[in-house]
Amino acid sequence: MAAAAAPVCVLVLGMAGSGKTTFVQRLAAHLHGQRCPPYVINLDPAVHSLPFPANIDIRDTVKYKEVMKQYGLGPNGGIVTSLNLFATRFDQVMKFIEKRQNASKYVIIDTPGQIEVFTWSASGTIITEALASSFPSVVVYVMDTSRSTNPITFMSNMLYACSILYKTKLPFIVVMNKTDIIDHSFAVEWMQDFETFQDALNQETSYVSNLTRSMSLVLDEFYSSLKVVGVSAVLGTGLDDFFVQLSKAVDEYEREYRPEYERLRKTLEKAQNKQKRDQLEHLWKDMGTVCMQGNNPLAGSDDASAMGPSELILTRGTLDEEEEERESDTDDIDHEVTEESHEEPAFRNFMQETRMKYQRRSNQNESDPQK
Ligand SMILES: Nc1nc2c(ncn2[C@@H]2O[C@H](COP(=O)(O)OP(=O)(O)OP(=O)(O)O)[C@@H](O)[C@H]2O)c(=O)[nH]1
Repeated sequence: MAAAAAPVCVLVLGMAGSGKTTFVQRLAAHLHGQRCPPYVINLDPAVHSLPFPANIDIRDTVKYKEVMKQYGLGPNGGIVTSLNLFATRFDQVMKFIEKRQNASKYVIIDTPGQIEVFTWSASGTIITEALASSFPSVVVYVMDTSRSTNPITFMSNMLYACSILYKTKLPFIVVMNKTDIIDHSFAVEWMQDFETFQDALNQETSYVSNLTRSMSLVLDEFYSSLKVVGVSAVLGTGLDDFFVQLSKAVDEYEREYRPEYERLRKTLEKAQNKQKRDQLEHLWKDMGTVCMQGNNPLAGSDDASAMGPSELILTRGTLDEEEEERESDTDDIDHEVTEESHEEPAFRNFMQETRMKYQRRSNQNESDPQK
């Protein structure tokens, strides 16, 4: 059977009120309509009600209001701490996603309204890196187009997008949402044509416009490789274009990001193995004198001649995941059969030993009838 392709993780970020949740809802509905149900995860502990069914909801694990009370925190501190607590269990979320990879082609993740809670927190980094090191992952930055018609506001929004790109180091799509209110073509023009943006800026007289002018030069390179899509999450327009951009972003992940993550994973594995080997070497040195004196408990066995104790322990300690799963996965084992199969030889041995004991005793009695 061919291995299932890993699901694509879509991390939806954006300023509060930009329409992230509505976009996730629309995306999920679209995929359900295509008979390709996504796996949806809500990471916003403070959301009042979700307009879509979530497969994993942070609110089921962490009670945000309780966290606030218990730790004496305000709303933002409560969200950060809830997300931190959830991040400590994220390995379990990863296992759920892995189990669902045959059933879902996409994993969609909605993040807290306060964008900095995710993008500038340790838990956000842990979650993003955990996902990106195992699955093709793409960051989707949702922005409110209708509130970006001012060139300075637009520039601030783009600077934020740029900072997230550099922070997450993942393929990036800007979703210009709410195009039912205003078409996003003005923003695309500003990004493609420096002069047009300068003209718009000339209308501004504040000192900030000078800074913005310089900044726009810096952002030119960021714009040149940026994937931008105009969407109305409320109407559901622009989604086909979004999926075209998503597929390009996944290609980009495979081409540029996966090799980097593989390299990082290998470096980490190598460092961990070295640390393990060093510890075992240390242990081996401690045990060395005992074994030199001929007290090696493994002496004489075939296995012992093939490898020393450190290798034996190493082999045990570096079981690959599949083997480990096989060893630890006891759900499928028929316990009755297993216990019987253990009991049967044990009982046979016991009978044999008893018989031999009687035999020895009767032999002794025969040879020495006085006893
Ligand atoms: N006109 C219009 N309104 C939208 C669109 N998308 C979202 N909205 C509205 O924008 C408001 C905010 O939408 P949400 O989806 O809650 O935004 P959010 O980014 O998840 O907000 P937080 O929960 O604060 O993070 C709601 O009133 C939505 O109905 C859109 O495409 N067009």
